Amino acid sequence: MSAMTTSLKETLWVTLEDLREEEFKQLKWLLQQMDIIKLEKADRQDTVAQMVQIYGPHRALEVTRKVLVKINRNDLVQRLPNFSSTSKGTLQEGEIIICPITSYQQALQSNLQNRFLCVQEGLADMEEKKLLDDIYTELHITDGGNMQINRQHEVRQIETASRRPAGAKISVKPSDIFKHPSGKYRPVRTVLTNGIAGIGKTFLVHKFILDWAEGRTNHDVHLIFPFSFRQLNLLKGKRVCLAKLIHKCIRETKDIKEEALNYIFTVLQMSGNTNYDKSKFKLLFVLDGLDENRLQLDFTAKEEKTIDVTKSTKVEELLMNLIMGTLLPSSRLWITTRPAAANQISPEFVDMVSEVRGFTDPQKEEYFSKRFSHNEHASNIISHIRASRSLHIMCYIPVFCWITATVLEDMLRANERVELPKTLTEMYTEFLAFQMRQTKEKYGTKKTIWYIQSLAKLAFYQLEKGNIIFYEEDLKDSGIDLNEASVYSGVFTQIFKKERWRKKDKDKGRMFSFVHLSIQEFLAAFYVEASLINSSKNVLDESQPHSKSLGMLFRKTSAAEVHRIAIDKALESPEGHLDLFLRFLLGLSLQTNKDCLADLLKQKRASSHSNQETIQYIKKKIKESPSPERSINLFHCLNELNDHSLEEEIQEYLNSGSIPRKYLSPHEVFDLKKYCSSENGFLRLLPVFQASITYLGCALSETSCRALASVLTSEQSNLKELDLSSNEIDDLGVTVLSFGLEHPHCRLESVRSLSWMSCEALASVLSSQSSCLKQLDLSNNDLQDSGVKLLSVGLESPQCGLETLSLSGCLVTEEGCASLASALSSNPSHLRELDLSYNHPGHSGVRLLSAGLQDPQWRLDTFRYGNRSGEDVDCCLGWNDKSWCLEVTDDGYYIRHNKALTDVMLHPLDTTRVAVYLDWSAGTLSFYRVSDDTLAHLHTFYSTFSEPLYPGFWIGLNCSVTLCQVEELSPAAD
Ligand SMILES: Nc1ncnc2c1ncn2[C@@H]1O[C@H](COP(=O)(O)OP(=O)(O)OP(=O)(O)O)[C@@H](O)[C@H]1O
Repeated sequence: MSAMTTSLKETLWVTLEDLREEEFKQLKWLLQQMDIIKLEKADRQDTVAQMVQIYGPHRALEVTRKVLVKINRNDLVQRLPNFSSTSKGTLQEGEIIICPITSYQQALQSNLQNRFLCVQEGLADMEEKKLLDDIYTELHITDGGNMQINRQHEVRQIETASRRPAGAKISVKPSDIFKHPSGKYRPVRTVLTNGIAGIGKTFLVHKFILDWAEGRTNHDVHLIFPFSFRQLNLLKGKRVCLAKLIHKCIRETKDIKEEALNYIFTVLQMSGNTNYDKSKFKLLFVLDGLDENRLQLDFTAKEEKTIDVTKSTKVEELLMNLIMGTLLPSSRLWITTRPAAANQISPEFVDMVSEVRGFTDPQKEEYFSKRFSHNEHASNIISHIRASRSLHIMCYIPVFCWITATVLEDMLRANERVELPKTLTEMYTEFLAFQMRQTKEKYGTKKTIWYIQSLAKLAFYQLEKGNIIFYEEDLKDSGIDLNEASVYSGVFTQIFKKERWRKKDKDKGRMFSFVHLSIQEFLAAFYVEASLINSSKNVLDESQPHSKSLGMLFRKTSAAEVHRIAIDKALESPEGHLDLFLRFLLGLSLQTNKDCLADLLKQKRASSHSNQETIQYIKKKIKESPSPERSINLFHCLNELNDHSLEEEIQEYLNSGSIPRKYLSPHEVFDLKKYCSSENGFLRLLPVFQASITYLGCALSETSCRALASVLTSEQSNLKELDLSSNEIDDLGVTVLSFGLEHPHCRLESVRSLSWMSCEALASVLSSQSSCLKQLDLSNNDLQDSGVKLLSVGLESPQCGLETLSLSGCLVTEEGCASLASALSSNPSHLRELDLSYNHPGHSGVRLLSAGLQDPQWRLDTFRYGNRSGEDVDCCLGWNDKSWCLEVTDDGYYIRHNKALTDVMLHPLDTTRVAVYLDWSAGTLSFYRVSDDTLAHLHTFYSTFSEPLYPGFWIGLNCSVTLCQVEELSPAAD
């Protein structure tokens, strides 16, 4: 502490010593009104210390002067030194000038606006920068998402995610990321946003900040501090105070002096307030990319150490205290992460979890429409993507949309009639070829080839080690000249990016990564293929140490052998980390793809023989029945190899069913239940279905769905009706089945209950050109409004010819009705009958749709709503003010009364046992979770009951309920 500060403190102390007790109390009271200082128990020394800590010496003096005037002790004011007269207006040591928080807010907003206004996609040139608002497409974000470790391959996760029902979770608007999904007020401090690589988390954060900086949303927030773990990693082990850390990582805060930040933090820290909404200064800390964290954050250390926010502290400790809420408990925290890393933070420090789920189908199309000013290009690309299932699925990932857009735009520009890539490998190959063309223009062919080969080497060896972020030494190992790294990142921005960091930290270790894991996997596969073709080397074998005989050493490696090793390795990986790599490797063995990369691969005559060996090997592996995920990937591999023989074989196998076709008349309605009880039986009998299938009460595996889809797609198929109500079909099954439904050979006219998971897939079926679907019955599924919204996308498609839609008992409210009404007004000529009975359309919903009956443009002539007696009554449990309901689902407990839904925020255990206690006269109804004979309180309703209360059960599809004998249970310790 400076001598000046010390002497000023003494002066203040001596001055306060002259106050009478009553006066001193008044002074403390006045100080507390000015700022949130806890002074109740403070003596005169403490008071001075606190004032100097918060205000700095000079302002503390000014504040004392003001307060003394207020308590009529002008005599003491005279004794105080007058700095402004001595300093002649210049700032003295230790002096700070604290401006109103709004002026800091404005400065930060302006700087952050400059930073996030533009995004640099594609080539590094400045002119390529686009406005974030111009390219940003809304993402599908939901509440919830699980906090458990997910080691599945990221791309496989998105394939699953894309098929997950959107209706199961509540959509979250980006600006509402801190609002509780129930719509009710709950203080929220920390939000964790999950999402796989490239799904748009960072983009979302940038958009959120830009919207705030431009004053569009979240006006209450005073200051936002956007950190990324990439930057924080470089300060590993360093000691700094929080304000310094902010200045180091976020240069846009330069206009807020360290002292001012310290003042803000101290005021907050000393206030003891933990509620953001009541905070004097509303701060938001963003920590983007937890998955990239290399700092040691150990939350298990139990002892709590309070840290002084103005003192130098280890970066790790600052972060941990911020996350745990011991530092600045009233500020907000937004952490983003890929799912695999989410578990680094214990759920106890997280108030809400949300999940970025990429683009929905309409959002995908919006992305491409925004991206291409040329309308025709946009619609060409959209219809191309719709036609290819795997491209369509992958486009849920924004980064993949971007790759697709880059490739297809280039191809369409070059030749409008060109054949567009259909498989993943074709798309990525074109992407690499596009990169090469761009680079060759600047650096010539030789250098470009060298760059790509080095990057591919790096990609392969790092993938083998499971690394997605690399350091300088990793680059050196792959022969990449560090001085040229900027060239790589400049030229290969799209493939390879140098992480953003301040110039003055240039000497510190830089980090690199590929813009998306799939690009690393593609380049890794390319490296294996290039090593084989150009140097007859099997790099996959290098990692397996075994002694080779001399003969083996000189034997030429065959492609089939390389493929076999890759297939085995991929099958051995329990989490499927090499699945996509394998798909690319096999795809790259096709001559068409090799031709596309002619500059990089020596040209040899195609050997169809070697691929035949690989195909046989894959089929053999499929027959050995690996896990469903592995089998599906092997199917994808066959697709990459352009081999469809297995599908044909399956068809033949099915055609040899035990009941010959001739025994069934083509119009027979086939109730499978009568003929077979097992799934195997179902599979054997499938080919004989000629007119209609009714199959009740059984879980259909993905294999059955695949087989069923093959029947639907067969040219001879005459199947007109499919009734799968009461069948449990997993999301993969639904996808496979919808593929069949979209096929041009499919003649199905009526489908019943494809399960609630399929809205998105069904919408795609309804909008497919070949669909003959006239009747769709989805009654008694938990579609909810979000499902209906998805379905409405199909209904409004000009291709849709649906005549009857039954959505009875699907939990549809006004919102769902509005989507239906809007879809039907844009395409009113097909639907004749709509059943919305046993829903909650409300008066506005009923009015909207009934209006269609009168409208001459609409074909609708029958509209059912209300319950059987025709009344529109909210009769479901919890949907009215006469019932109080606990909903037990796989992902949690929810309370519903009078429609309002509240998340209990208690994670479900394996047990689904609950206890219900009613005290009718006291007006309480309590629910408890029961596990190991202990009770955990879930919720208590308080009401005045005027009528008897009866238990009621709402039982989901394929669920059951058992009433247990009441035992003596003890409440859980917590
Ligand atoms: N909402 C969006 N609108 C338009 N493009 C987007 C959007 N979100 C993402 N993208 C595209 O996808 C790319 C990757 O997105 P982003 O970096 O936000 O992903 P991420 O989830 O943070 O991935 P990672 O976990 O790998 O860091 C962006 O550079 C951009 O091209």
